[in-house]
Amino acid sequence: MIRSRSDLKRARRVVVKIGSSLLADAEHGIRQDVIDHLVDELEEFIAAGMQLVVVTSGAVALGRVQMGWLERTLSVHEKQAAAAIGQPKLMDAYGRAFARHERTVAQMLLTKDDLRHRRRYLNASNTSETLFSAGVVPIVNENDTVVVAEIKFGDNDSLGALVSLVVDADLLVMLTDVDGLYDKNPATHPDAQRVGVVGHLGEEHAAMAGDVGSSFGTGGMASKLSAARVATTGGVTAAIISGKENGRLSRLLAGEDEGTLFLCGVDRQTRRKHWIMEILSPRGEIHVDAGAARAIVAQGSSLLPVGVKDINGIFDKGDCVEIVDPDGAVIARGLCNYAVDELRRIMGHCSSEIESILGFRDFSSVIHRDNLVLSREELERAE
Ligand SMILES: Nc1ncnc2c1ncn2[C@@H]1O[C@H](COP(=O)(O)OP(=O)(O)O)[C@@H](O)[C@H]1O
Ligand SMILES: N[C@@H](CCC(=O)OP(=O)(O)O)C(=O)O
Repeated sequence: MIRSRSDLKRARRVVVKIGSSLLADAEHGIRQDVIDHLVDELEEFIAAGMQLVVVTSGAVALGRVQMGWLERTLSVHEKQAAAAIGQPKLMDAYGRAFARHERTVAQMLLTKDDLRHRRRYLNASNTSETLFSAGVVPIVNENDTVVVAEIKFGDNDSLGALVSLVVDADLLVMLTDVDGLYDKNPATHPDAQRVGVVGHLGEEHAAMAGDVGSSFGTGGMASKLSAARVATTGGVTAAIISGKENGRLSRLLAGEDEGTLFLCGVDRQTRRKHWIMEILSPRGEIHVDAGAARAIVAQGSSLLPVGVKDINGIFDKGDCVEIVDPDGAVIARGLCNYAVDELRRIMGHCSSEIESILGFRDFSSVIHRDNLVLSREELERAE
């Protein structure tokens, strides 16, 4: 785990998010020169054994430039069309830049909804693992053409943060057109001071963030801070550095005073629980009796089939479900070891009967305690 700048030398798996403001301009469209230089720097780390994921913006911007849709605000459908036009140009640019190093790239287009489903999340995770072992660089963007407002990532900063959790990264680096978080927006305040390291990301930092600085950026500093919060509470250290000059990433990874570093303070187990609580959408409810509710809340026990009274929803093995006590309160969430039909057959029975009822017994518990997280209310009550 990265707890200080000097630990950055040990980062082995890194997600690098590259903002539109760096990659596209209204005059040239794609900035192949910028991508080439960035890729040259990234390739040095990959060749030294680092596993890298690139999360890239720029599809909408490139589509707008291509179509001459520059002056006006685009409708959602026009933005989706612009992304469909720009995305192949973006991939082509990365493909060409990495090909100079004989490196293959792969495109991964994701939506937040994909990552809320355990199965799709595992597929994304397995795909990236396979790409890593083949020495291929995953190039990720939001699947803009299929998402609508409710399921759309606010911006690619949060996509970068979620991807860093999916691939179990050590570090998320957001490359932008400013060299870190400043105490005020440097675009409008020339006296603004850079913040070097943030130990605990709080309200005081959110208050520093102003609007977007470039015509193609979308989230400004606020979206980078909220991405840093998602990453750090999920156990991934985050950094904001400038991508405008070469060598900044190397300085950051060498532990030098570069950009702004947001330190994380949680271990892997906490990280898994954060994922269950904050990211996954529950697919159903398991109603439990008073004894099971007490064992879960007071003793941190696993949920056994004998304590299950009722079930709602349609869920599969491995899906996230809510646990509801006899008063109707959601006391916890967890990953269920059995599909809804199987659970219906074993509920109310002892674990020793599972095999005779189902013909197999994968687990003695319905939800193992390692995959079970108490709700915020229960955690607060326990404090
Ligand atoms: N407190 C701040 N510190 C640094 N930059 C800030 C701050 N507040 C607002 N900004 C603006 O945020 C911009 C970066 O966000 P954005 O344009 O969305 O970049 P990207 O396209 O790389 O995601 C900077 O150019 C800067 O003008
Ligand atoms: N998926 C969009 C990302 C838009 C976005 O978040 O842009 P940015 O604020 O520059 O990271 C695109 O490729 O244009």
